[in-house]
Amino acid sequence: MVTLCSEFLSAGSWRKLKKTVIVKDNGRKEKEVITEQDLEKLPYLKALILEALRRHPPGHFLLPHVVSEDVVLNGYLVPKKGTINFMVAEIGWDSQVWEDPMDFKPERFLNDDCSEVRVFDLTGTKEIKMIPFGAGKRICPAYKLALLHLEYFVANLVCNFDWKVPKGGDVDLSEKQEFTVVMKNPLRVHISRRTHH
Ligand code: HEM
Repeated sequence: MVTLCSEFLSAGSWRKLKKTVIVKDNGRKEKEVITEQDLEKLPYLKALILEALRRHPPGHFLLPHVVSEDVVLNGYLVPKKGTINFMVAEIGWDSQVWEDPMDFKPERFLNDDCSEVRVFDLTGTKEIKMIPFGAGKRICPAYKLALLHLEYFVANLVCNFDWKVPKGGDVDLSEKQEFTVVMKNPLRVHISRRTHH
């Protein structure tokens, strides 16, 4: 399964995608770009972004919310005007909801032959399994824009560059809290331009 899925990200499939070519006035090919239509053909990419938002949400908390009236939740009284912080990361790591929650497995968002992303309610309208963008009326208003940009960003970085971990190096996904959550040990890799023919 993993091999099959990783095929979707292999250099070959990226090359096939690079169809849109920007041609300069003098007729010379300037650069090739990945279009929004191309992203539709990359279910593994979408699954990878969702898994990254589940396992490493940029915000471990939503903006603080305030209770408008007294409410009893699981036997606990939350008084009117009480501040509530939603633990975004913990929600996405719940072992009652996710199998092997601490493992990074984009396949969990794909159907069995990895050809499509399973229908997933990221907005928490029907059920809440992860809330990287919040839920309800204060949900991040830019969540669709953010998802699209994450896909573009990763697609272009992988499509245009070859990424290699240097000998003796390692990719450490430990986190640290800054304005958002960032890598504790920044990524150290050799990148080189992919050659497309
Ligand atoms: C990966 C990228 C992003 C993530 C994970 C994210 C996540 C969030 C979260 C968790 C909230 C709080 C929701 C709540 O308290 O219920 C929020 C609110 C908000 N976000 Fe985002 N966001 C992202 C990108 C963006 C971008 C690109 C913009 C603007 C272009 C944006 C604009 C806003 C605004 C204006 C709010 C406040 C909404 C309100 O309070 O009604 N976000 N975002």
